[in-house]
Amino acid sequence: MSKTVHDVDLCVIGAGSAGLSVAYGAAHLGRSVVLFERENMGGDCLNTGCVPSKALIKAAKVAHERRHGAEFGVAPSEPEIDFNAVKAHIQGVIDQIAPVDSVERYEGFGVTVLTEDARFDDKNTIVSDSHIVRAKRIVVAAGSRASAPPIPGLKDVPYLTNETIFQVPTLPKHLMIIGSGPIGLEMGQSFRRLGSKVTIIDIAEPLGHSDPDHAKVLIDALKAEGVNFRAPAKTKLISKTARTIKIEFEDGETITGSHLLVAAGRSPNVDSLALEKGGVKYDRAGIDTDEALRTSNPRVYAAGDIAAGKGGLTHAAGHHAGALIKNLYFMPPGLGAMFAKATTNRMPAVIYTQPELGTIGAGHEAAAKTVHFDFAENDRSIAERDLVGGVKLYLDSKSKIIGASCVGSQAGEIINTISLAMAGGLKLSQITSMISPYPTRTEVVKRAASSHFTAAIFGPKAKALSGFWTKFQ
Ligand SMILES: Cc1cc2nc3c(=O)[nH]c(=O)nc-3n(C[C@H](O)[C@H](O)[C@H](O)COP(=O)(O)OP(=O)(O)OC[C@H]3O[C@@H](n4cnc5c(N)ncnc54)[C@H](O)[C@@H]3O)c2cc1C
Ligand SMILES: NC(=O)c1ccc[n+]([C@@H]2O[C@H](COP(=O)([O-])OP(=O)(O)OC[C@H]3O[C@@H](n4cnc5c(N)ncnc54)[C@H](O)[C@@H]3O)[C@@H](O)[C@H]2O)c1
Repeated sequence: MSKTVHDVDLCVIGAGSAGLSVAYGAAHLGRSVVLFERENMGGDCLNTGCVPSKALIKAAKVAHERRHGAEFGVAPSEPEIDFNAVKAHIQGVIDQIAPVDSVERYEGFGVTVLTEDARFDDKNTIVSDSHIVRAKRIVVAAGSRASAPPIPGLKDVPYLTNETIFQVPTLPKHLMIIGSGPIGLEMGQSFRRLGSKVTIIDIAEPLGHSDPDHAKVLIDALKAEGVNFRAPAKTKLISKTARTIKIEFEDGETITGSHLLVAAGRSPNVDSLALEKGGVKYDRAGIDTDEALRTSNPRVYAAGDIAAGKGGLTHAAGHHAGALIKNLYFMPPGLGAMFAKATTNRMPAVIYTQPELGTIGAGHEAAAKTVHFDFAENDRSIAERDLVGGVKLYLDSKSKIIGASCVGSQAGEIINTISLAMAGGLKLSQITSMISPYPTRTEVVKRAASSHFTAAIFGPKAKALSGFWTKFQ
């Protein structure tokens, strides 16, 4: 069969968060763009990641709230879970967003969308079963998939990943989860709230890289809801019995469950791209890139999860796309790494459990000073009987915010405010001049910033000064 040949400005491989945004930007600048997608438009985020997981979290929250009305005078009741209806809700949410990422919409922008598996043929040519694309520039945005840790027996048992968990036929009786990262924690709490027994297993301390106080708040909250943790624990063998999956630990203990979800990190989709033919260097962590996402082939860039050490989040993929558009179309050659960097020291991340854990920038270990404020002293939190957690702002030696952590309800929204402050390079004093509507949970940011000045404002010098001036009034 003869192949259709395309000569274009830009070829993008992968229509996930990164690839779609790059294709959108280039097409809107009038460039000729071919976009390859071999599975689902929207990639991981829309189909098997952020969107279905957040829809599941909402269903689980509704169930949880039914059980916990008593303190508000609302009679609690045990909810009846129609798991098929929960899945229909999740699919309905995906379906509602899908047109935004669809082939039709992108073709409407002038993008040529080819729904085939793409690979390099040479340094500036991408091929698929029925197309040959010669492109001036190529962006590889082929994403990642759940990695399978090298646990003896794992490959011989049926296990779920983020690609299959949202279609599991019945509500798991006992869901065992390997990995206590964002996926393990979000899924663990959700399935527990929907009625599954849940055990989360991790080789390391859960949230070991987070602020220890905030990590404890989140893990304790999940434990209080009945989520079991086996962590840190070394798994010796996983095997299948007639109806269950059995996990044996190095310490001799054993657990059995009806289902196993593997959420132990991601592997970049580098295997089928023939990257060697494209002169693109990569390893198990993904494609090597410089700060402007340029690979070892100067015509080729990588974005999103496949860019080693730079991806992992939808908004990181979006940030990459923005930097790439700037670099490819608005920069003199070679200056991108200086003026269109895709790396940043203020990337936020949120785990959407309840309480949420939001972080941005540097962690607690890098702080010269930390200021904090707890929800226990926030009137809105008191009114809603939702007191756990608080915010910490990490400061450098000049009292500049270098990072933050917030744990509690709406931590993700609160981190947005800190993200804006960091993007604008705001000083702590400028944050204190923000007028925060009362009563809101975000007030904790202003209160934490204000606490930095408490000693100065109400200290002996301030008292003496105010005493002096009042003599003249
Ligand atoms: C359960 C879960 C929940 C998540 N929740 C959040 C969240 O709440 N917030 C957040 O920021 N991030 C979240 N993430 C992470 C987020 O989904 C990813 O970081 C993001 O989707 C990565 O986008 P991407 O474009 O790099 O890759 P992908 O979305 O994986 O897109 C890559 C696309 O390339 C296609 N492709 C691959 N190889 C080829 C080829 N050879 N030819 C043609 N097409 C190809 C794939 O089919 C895929 O559609 C979550 C992830 C998971 C798994
Ligand atoms: N809310 C969000 O933003 C969100 C939600 C879900 C996923 N994501 C993203 O998706 C990606 C994947 O998330 P994830 O939770 O799978 O990965 P992760 O890498 O964050 O966590 C994986 C966990 O698995 C553990 N692990 C690794 N090997 C193990 C083994 N052999 N036995 C037991 N435990 C083992 C690790 O110690 C780690 O705690 C991340 O990039 C994450 O940022 C983001």
